[in-house]
Amino acid sequence: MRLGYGEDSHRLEEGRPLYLCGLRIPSPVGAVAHSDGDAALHALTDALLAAFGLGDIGLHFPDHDPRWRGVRSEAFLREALRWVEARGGKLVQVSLALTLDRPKLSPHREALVDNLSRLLALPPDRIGLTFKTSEGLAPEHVQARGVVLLEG
Ligand SMILES: Nc1ccn([C@@H]2O[C@H](COP(=O)(O)O)[C@@H](O)[C@H]2O)c(=O)n1
Ligand SMILES: C[C@@]1(CO)OP(=O)(O)OP(=O)(O)OC[C@H]1O
Repeated sequence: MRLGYGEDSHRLEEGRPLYLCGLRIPSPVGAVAHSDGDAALHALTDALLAAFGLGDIGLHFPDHDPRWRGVRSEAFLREALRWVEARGGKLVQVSLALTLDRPKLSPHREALVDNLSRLLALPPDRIGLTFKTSEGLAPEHVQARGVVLLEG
């Protein structure tokens, strides 16, 4: 068995798109980032890499490389999955916590879980998704923290 932990955060700004778990969420604020700023997928990518001692997302996809500018973060996740699978890893469970004050994510829970299920090839009951506010401590901020469990 292998365990990986990952986290990511991005500053939120008015008028930018908000991507989480691979979906665009209707929101007045979105992430400031080099890619699409999907903190959830960045945290999962880092967790997968960590499980096999493969460094982190910035090592493989540096934020000064124009190839990754504006890229949808599914691309990073798919690569990390490919690398761990090539080393005999099989993802069996994911737990992910997203902290942001706005917008409310609970109306999007089913769509977010379904999309993670598709991206990770995991049944929905193996995907834990938790939403938290910062209680006003970090209102212009999105944070994702996640753990992955793999066989192999
Ligand atoms: N962006 C968010 C943040 C939270 N929720 C839901 O609200 C509940 C209360 O959040 P607290 O941080 O005050 O514990 C939480 O359990 C989430 O279900 C949300 O939908 N969207
Ligand atoms: C994903 C990358 C690459 O586009 O940039 P950002 O979108 O800014 O995101 P970050 O979480 O800082 O991760 C590392 C990067 O190298």
